[in-house]
Parts: sequence; structure tokens; C-alpha cells
Amino acid sequence: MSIQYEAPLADSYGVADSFPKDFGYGEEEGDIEDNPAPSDSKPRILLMGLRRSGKSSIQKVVFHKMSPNETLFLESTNKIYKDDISSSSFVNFQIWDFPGQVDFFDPTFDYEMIFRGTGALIFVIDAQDDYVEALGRLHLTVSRAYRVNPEINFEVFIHKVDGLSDDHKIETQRDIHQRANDDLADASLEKLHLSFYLTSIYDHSIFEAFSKVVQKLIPQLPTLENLLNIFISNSGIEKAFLFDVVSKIYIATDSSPVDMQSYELCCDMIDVVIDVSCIYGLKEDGSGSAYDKESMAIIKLNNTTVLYLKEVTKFLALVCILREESFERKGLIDYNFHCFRKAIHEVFEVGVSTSRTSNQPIGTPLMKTVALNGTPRSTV
Ligand SMILES: Nc1nc2c(ncn2[C@@H]2O[C@H](COP(=O)(O)OP(=O)(O)OP(=O)(O)O)[C@@H](O)[C@H]2O)c(=O)[nH]1
Repeated sequence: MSIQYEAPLADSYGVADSFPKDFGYGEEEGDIEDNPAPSDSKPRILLMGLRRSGKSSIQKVVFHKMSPNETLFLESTNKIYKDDISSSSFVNFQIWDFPGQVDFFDPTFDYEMIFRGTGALIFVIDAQDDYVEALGRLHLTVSRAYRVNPEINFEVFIHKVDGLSDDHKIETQRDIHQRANDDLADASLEKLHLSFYLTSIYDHSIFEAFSKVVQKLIPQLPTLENLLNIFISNSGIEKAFLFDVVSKIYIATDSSPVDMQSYELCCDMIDVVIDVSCIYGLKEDGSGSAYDKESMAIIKLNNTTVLYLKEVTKFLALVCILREESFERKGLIDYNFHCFRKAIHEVFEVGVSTSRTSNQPIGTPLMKTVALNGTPRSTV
């Protein structure tokens, strides 16, 4: 279905949380399909941290559309919970949610095997709590993991910052950064790089942080960025994001800086489109899908900004922000989008014959040789 929706006011719609879990359209020839490897061999993102730091909440909010308030009722995780999200998302990986206290000395816990197949290790620290113990745990965890697999990306989420003032946030980040790196220096592990993010499930920061974590694991990222740069510069567009629709993680954007407001606006647009589509786009018997090849939306805001969304693949949507003047050349934008979409499909091989191995980094499709230096064959 296609939606042409004009909103007179930028903030005249609320953020919808009734996003369906599975709205992908059926398998069709030519779609970028995944070809699942045995689930245990998929690249992993590990979520680790002390008890009640917020690991399960992050996973539920980002990938299962749980509303933040519902996480208050989550029970403590007692064993490793493996979540395979590849059936509903472009991002083809498993998230392993660990119970708070992992005992590395427990002989039944084969941490070497776990770390060997890991792409990213996210360590969650509760910023509202005393974090001294968490820092000790962080050090123990990352140093062990690094010795087994130095290729892992180590990401530290300084979490629950919604309860902190702006000054306090900055100070907490500085302090955690300093202490964690001092501990690494004392252990002669200066080469181990930690990335820090301030996160909360009560705003978009958790989606932003997860986007960055996932982007590091997508080998085609430079190509995608290049394609987006070409597309926006030839179309008079200010900012463009390539979104994984189900999780609202952006897997790539053009190289201009990302400001949080633009990202939030684009996330909200996805919610609006999917919600309207779910309510009015499905057939009477409930069949059909809320997101398909025809999905597109244009929202004009009252500040001469236009939001433009279009389907790229079964899981991906392009969401752009542009000025009203530029939108007068809609024909050109549509044509360029057509070329862009084609190029994206060329970058990612149609996956039916694709077989993934555990050595292959995250990213559903494989790189195709036609896209050299990120330049598509069809000039946008
Ligand atoms: N204020 C605030 N609370 C949060 C946030 N994220 C999670 N929480 C709360 O933190 C509590 C613990 O969350 P869980 O997700 O169960 O924590 P966990 O790390 O999975 O805990 P274990 O399973 O025991 O290891 C819940 O009450 C959540 O609602 C956040 O960003 N801000």
C-alpha cells in the first residue's frame, strides 16, 4: 500500500508503540533473503553486565517493541537467553542475554567457545547505581574476551541515564571512561579499545547506540555510505538514513553529522507509517502486510521540511529529510531513488545461494563484486 500523508504540525502525532512484531512481506523471488546458517553459528552480540543493569530491557525494547514501562515487570534472567532476530530484521545475528553474574571459573561455562564467535560485546553499566563493582566486572570480562578473540568490538553502555542531569551524565561518562582505561593500562591492555555510549530505554539513545554497534559489524558500510552520499547530493536532500524497519536501527547514513532530533523524527515517521498501514492497509480478514514493496510516505511539516520514506528491501527503508523547495523536483528524486534502490540490491547478492559461515561478519547479504569503491553502475 502507499500512504500520502500530510501532517500540518511537526509534533502533531504521538510516537506509536503498537508496532507489530512481524510485518515483513512474504518471500518473493528477487528479495534480499537470508539463508540462515545453523543458529549457533550466527555471529553474536553479547549483552553482559551486573544483575538488574538493564540488559533484558534493552533487548526487549529494541528488538521486540516492548514499551519501556513494561520492562519494570521483567524477571531476572537465570540462564543465557539466545535471541535470533534474523527472521524479522536485516541484521542477521543472535543476541545473547547473559544472566547478571557469569562465573568465568565455572567449568560448565565454555567462555572460549562463546567469545570466539562473537562480533560485539556490549557491557551494560547502571549509571544510577554505584558502578565500582560493575567496573571490576567489566575489566574481568573484556580482558578475558580479548585474550580469546581480539577482534571483538567492546562497547560499554552507560545505561539508565534518564535519571541523571546533563552535567551528571557527562561527569559519569568521564569518570567511567577514565577508570576503565586506567584498569586496562595497569593490565598492559592498552590496545583493547572500549567505546562508550550514554543510553536509556526511555528515549532514542538506546536505538542510536545499537545502530552504531551494528554498523561496525556491517562490512558493506562504506559502500552504503557512499551510495547515500551520491543519492543525497544529486537530489537536494539534507539527510538520509537507511533503516532496519523492525528495530529502527539505522544501518547507514550519509557522511554529514547525525543530530539526534533528525534521527528521532525519522524513527517517528516509521512508527506512523507502520501504524497507519496496520490499521488501514491490511485486508479485512487481517491478511496482507503493513510493509511491502509499495510502502512509501511523504510528510510535510510546518517548518518547510519534508520527510520522505520509501521501501528499499523487505527489511530496509530509506528515510530522508529535505526542504520543500527541493521537493519540487520530486520526479528527479524518485528517479534517483530508483537508481539507488537498484544499486543497493546489486551491493547485496540475492541470498538464496548465499551460505553464511561463522567466520563471516554480520550483515545479511554478501558483497557483490559489481560495486567497486561503493560506486553503483547506474549513475544517480
Ligand atoms: N530508569 C531506567 N530504568 C531502566 C532502564 N533500562 C532498564 N531499566 C529497569 O531496570 C530494571 C532491570 O532491568 P532488566 O532488564 O531486568 O535487567 P537485567 O540486566 O536483564 O537483569 P538480570 O536479568 O537480573 O541480569 C527493570 O526494572 C527495568 O525497568 C533505563 O534505561 N532507565
